[in-house]
Amino acid sequence: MDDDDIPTLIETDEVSAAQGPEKTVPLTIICGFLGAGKSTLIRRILSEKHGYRIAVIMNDFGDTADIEAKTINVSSAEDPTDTSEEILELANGCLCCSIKDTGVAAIEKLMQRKGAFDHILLETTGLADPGPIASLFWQNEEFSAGLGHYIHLDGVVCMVDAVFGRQQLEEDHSVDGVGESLRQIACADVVLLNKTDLVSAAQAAELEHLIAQVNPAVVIHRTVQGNIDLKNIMGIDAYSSKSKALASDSVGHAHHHAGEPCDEHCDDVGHKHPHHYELRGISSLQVSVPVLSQEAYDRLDEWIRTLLWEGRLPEDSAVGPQRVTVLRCKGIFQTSTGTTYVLQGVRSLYEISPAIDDSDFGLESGKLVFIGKGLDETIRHSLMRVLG
Ligand SMILES: Nc1nc2c(ncn2[C@@H]2O[C@H](COP(=O)(O)OP(=O)(O)OP(=O)(O)O)[C@@H](O)[C@H]2O)c(=O)[nH]1
Repeated sequence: MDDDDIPTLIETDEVSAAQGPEKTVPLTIICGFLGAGKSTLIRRILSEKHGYRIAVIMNDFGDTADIEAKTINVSSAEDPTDTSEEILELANGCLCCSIKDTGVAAIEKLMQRKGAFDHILLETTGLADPGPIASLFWQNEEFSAGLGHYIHLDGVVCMVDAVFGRQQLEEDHSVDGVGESLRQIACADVVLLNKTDLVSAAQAAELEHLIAQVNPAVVIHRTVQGNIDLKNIMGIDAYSSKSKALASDSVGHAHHHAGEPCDEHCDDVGHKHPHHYELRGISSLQVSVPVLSQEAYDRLDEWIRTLLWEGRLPEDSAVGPQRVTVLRCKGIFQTSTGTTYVLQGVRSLYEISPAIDDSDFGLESGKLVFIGKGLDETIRHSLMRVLG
């Protein structure tokens, strides 16, 4: 085409179709025990030079008042007297936003500055259960029709106090006998075992073991003063259909102890052993999955649906009491057609979708993990029957 030729105009829809879907901003939920070091981690992120433009949404600015802010905006352009949302723009390019309302409202506000950041960290209070918060940003109609066009849930990171973590897990039982600290671990994709400068290596290993018993799918990193390479907590894609995130160690007893051997409780070098461990009713169920026929796939889908939606097994009476509560599930398996599927679930929400990248997946690697309440041996046997 000559420079003088009139270019053919194309519809904007065609332009965006040609450019592919708009890239969504990843959102990571940071939860953690009271005093575990969440603010310390966030203060680092907001003040260090790391090259990422991160928007951090936190409960209040109290602890970050000492961070040098380039500008302090009262962010409501329409009503300058409205101070209900504040956004701090920090020297290292990050944004810091306080939550006075719900996380969703704060994020909608932030999205007006789209382009100014490339990752969102949402800090919850020490007493928050991250499950309901995660489900706000994943697989629900309201989210898909609105914010889901702009952001996607990347993962849940839980900070655990290496000194008091065990005590907190064992003592805290604020909601129906199951403490928030247990729910936080059950729902986490990554645990930062912080304050490891204050405990011995053996004590840290013991707590890691306890955490991995509650949640065998979690990846654990030891930290001091929240010092962690950000690639371990951002861009982890824990809710995606990428098989890479599930096929490897990340499902099944994955704990990273910086080159140190596993502790004396763990007698399986390959880290493939099924655990059945229960802490105040919360336990995990982990099974290997063979290549599934179409019938077995359909049975499995029905089994998961009945378990997650109705809290019972398909063979139970439909009117009985709910016997199971699933807080988180993940899995990967293959069907006889050669398709690799990924299961992702938070509470009653779940999806089974074809893996985006199944090149790393081996036939030996099929597995399912459920974390929740009431996952006893009868549930395991029922699942084994379904899998054939
Ligand atoms: N020794 C030691 N102290 C730490 C470490 N990380 C944080 N602290 C201290 O622990 C205390 C609590 O840390 P915060 O970062 O305020 O914890 P938090 O999780 O934000 O606390 P809440 O918001 O109350 O839940 C502070 O005095 C920190 O300086 C660590 O790795 N080692």
